[in-house]
This record gives sequence, C-alpha cells and structure tokens, in this order.
Amino acid sequence: MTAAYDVVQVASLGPQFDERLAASCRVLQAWREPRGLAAFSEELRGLRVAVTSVRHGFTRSMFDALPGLQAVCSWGVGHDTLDLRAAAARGIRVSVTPDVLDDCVADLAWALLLSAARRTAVGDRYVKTGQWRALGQFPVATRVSGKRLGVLGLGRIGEAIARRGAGFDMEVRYHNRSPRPQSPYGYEASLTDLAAWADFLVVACVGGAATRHLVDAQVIRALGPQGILVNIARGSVVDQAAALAALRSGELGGAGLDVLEQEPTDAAEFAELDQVSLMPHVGSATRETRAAMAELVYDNVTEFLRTGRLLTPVPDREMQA
Ligand SMILES: O=CC(=O)O
Repeated sequence: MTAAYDVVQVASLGPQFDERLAASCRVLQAWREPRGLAAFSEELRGLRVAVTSVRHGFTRSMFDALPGLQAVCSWGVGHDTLDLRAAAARGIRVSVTPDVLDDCVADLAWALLLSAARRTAVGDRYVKTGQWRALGQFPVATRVSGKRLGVLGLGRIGEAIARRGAGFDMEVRYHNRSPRPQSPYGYEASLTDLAAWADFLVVACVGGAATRHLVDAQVIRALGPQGILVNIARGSVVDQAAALAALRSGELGGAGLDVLEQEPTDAAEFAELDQVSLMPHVGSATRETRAAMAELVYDNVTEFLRTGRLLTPVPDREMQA
C-alpha cells in the first residue's frame, strides 16, 4: 500500500518553508487538523518523516502515533524537547540545525554581557524617560575589555563566544565534562573554580536533565559581587531562585539572560533589577539565521526522502545519552 503522506509537519515553520515543503512532497500539515493525528491513522501508516521544532518538541506519544516513522527533522539546535530515547529505541534518526546559528547566538551572548556590564538597556530608558536631564550623570558601570571570560560548554556556540573574547583582549577558560585537547583555551575541571576565576561566566552548554541547575548557589557565589552571569543556553541550567537571591543581596553583580526556567514569562521577579538584562529567548532570531535554519530543515527532509540519510543527524552518543 502506498502512503497518502510522506511527511507530517507538527508546526508551521513560516509560510515560505511550509509552501516549499508542500510543493516538494506529500505533507500533512498537522497544526491545521483539529482532529489530531489519530484521525489519520491509515494515511499515516507509511509516513517516513516528521518535521518539528525545538519549541514544539516531539514526544513519545507522537512517536507512538506514527508506526512507520524513520526520521524526525527538527528546527533549532537543542534537542531537550525531543524524546531521543523513544527515537533511539525504534532506530529513528533525528536531525537538528547546528552550525548555522552559532554566530548569532554568540553575538547575543555578547550583547547581553555588554548590556549587563555597561547598562545599555538601563541607559536607553534613562535618556528616553527624561532622567538624563532630570537627574544628570548616569552611574558608572563595569569595564568589559581585558577581563576574564569563563565559558560553560565549549561546543560550537561556546567556541564562537570564546573567539569573540579575543576582540575584547580577554583571557578565556572553559569547563566541559572533559577537556578539549585541541582548544587554545584553558580548561577548568571544576565549574566553581571557573566561576571564581572569571569576571563573566557565559552558559553555553546543552539543556536537559544532565545539566539541570549546574549553575547552583555555590557557583553563583564563586562568581561573586563583581561577576556577571550570561545564559544563552537553557533556563534549566541555572538555579534561577539562587541567582535571584544573589542578585538581590549583591552576592552576584549582574546577569544577562536570554533564557529563563519558565518561558514565556513576564519575569516580574526581575523587574526591579537594573543589573539584569533580559531577552525573550531569541539567540538565533535574525532574518538571515532563521532563513538558514529553515533551509537546513528542508534539506534534511528532502535528503532523507531521496537517500535515507540525514545531513545533520544528532550524533549517536547523544541519542543514547
Ligand atoms: O533554543 C533554540 C535552539 O535550540 O535552537
């Protein structure tokens, strides 16, 4: 029996992507179907590929609804919302969109670092709300150039963040599960030691259970009253309650956070903290990078349908983790 569909798309990835994919293969656009996947059980029987995003994820029940599934192509570099164990158990391959977003995520890490240190977001409000004229000189902030940069997670994004440190004359060290022998940067075996050494600690590791609250009260205390914490990875990596308490008491100097434990949020608990710069989880959100990510999802789907191979599969060791 021939399948009615080749691909199920869980969520729209933008009209351009949706139309392009629908023009090249038989796609069930599941978000348009209020009846849910179960209503399509016959037509989905031979379906081989699912398209999703890190935001929409892919759960065990989605795998269960698709008995013929061979590959999941996800938009985004993270895979913490994709059930990799369920995929591995059935030999289903999973692709994400690495590499193409490294520069933009690294740029945003630096934007947040600079904003938290030099208070650019606060200064913007200061000028626009008339405080400059009313109150006079803006308070002095924290120097960035020549300082010490610690990177938690020296993967592709961590590397891009570290490279930018050279432009600010910074010494860079990092912490990973294991050292990277080819890396030009110093390795700290203990995250607490890295935080105690660093002026700025940037979190760039993967999310998920293995890294939950890796940045805990002890690491935050080690970073200290002059230290600034930047997180462009996942909110789950930082113990947010501990960070908030340390920011309020002055035990931590400042923070630049693109990700929080709950998303979306109005983050009322941060409202009074001028030493914190927030962004709404937009590390990769530039026109250019988002287009490149969509292109890579498309290329993975069409390559798999043609050859049975994915271009950017999640490595086997991470599928088993
Ligand atoms: O958070 C975004 C991503 O994983 O790409």
